[in-house]
Amino acid sequence: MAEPILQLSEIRKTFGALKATDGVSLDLRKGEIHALIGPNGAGKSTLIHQICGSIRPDSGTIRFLGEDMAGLDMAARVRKGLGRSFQISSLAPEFSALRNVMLAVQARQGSSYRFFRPVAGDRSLTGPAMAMLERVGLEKRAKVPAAELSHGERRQLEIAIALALEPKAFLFDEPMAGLGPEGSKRLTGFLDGLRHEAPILLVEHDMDAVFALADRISVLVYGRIIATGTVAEIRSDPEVRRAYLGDAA
Ligand SMILES: Nc1ncnc2c1ncn2[C@@H]1O[C@H](COP(=O)(O)OP(=O)(O)OP(=O)(O)O)[C@@H](O)[C@H]1O
Repeated sequence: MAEPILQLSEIRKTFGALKATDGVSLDLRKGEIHALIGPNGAGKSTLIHQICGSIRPDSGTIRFLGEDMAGLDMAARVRKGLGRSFQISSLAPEFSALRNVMLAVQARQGSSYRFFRPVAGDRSLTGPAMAMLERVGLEKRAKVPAAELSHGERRQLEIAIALALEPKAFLFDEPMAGLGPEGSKRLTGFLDGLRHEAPILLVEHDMDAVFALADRISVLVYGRIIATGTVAEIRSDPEVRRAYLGDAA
């Protein structure tokens, strides 16, 4: 089998006496959505932070496209192709939706030689940025400042920014949070197609979305993965039902 795009081996992180991630091993393969589920406080966000480089593991290895990520900071990992969209917004609120995406396109293109050119009028940036807004269905809101967008629209914008960086894998931490049924349905459809562009590690509490999308699911409880499998395997696993899914299965 081809080497996984992303491979975590025995990742550990403690906060004082608390083992937030306690020997987590998992992989993300080409073309798949791998969902990471588990109760509140299980360590899901801590794990995502360790992959993207904002938290350093105490031990264990993270390999992305065959390369050990240990020495790389967050920005370097983004440049390597690790794309992400987070619970906590990273938008520039006073800038328009379009300009937020243009900044990401500029970062992708490598901005040093265009340092003195004003970003607002640069067609090599507006074209690709508009294309990203169209993909997420936000083109009609291109000129609206990010601060004035609805919660759902801001989530769409964050995904457009992640796309603009042309990642080789996506890390999504609760993208459905606060979207409502209609928004979740739309985003589910969008992520469904996205997996063919780059595989997705998806942390999500919305089980309808997880069951609709996941090729594989890993269940994290108290920092440990208690099961990895297909949707059917996970839904029928007695330990998973006891620890997390209960009636949702
Ligand atoms: N910086 C920190 N310092 C101390 N404890 C922390 C820190 N970050 C997380 N924790 C603790 O680590 C544990 C795992 O938290 P984490 O946010 O990773 O869980 P989670 O599975 O993402 O939860 P949720 O589903 O509620 O987002 C929790 O007990 C949390 O309180």
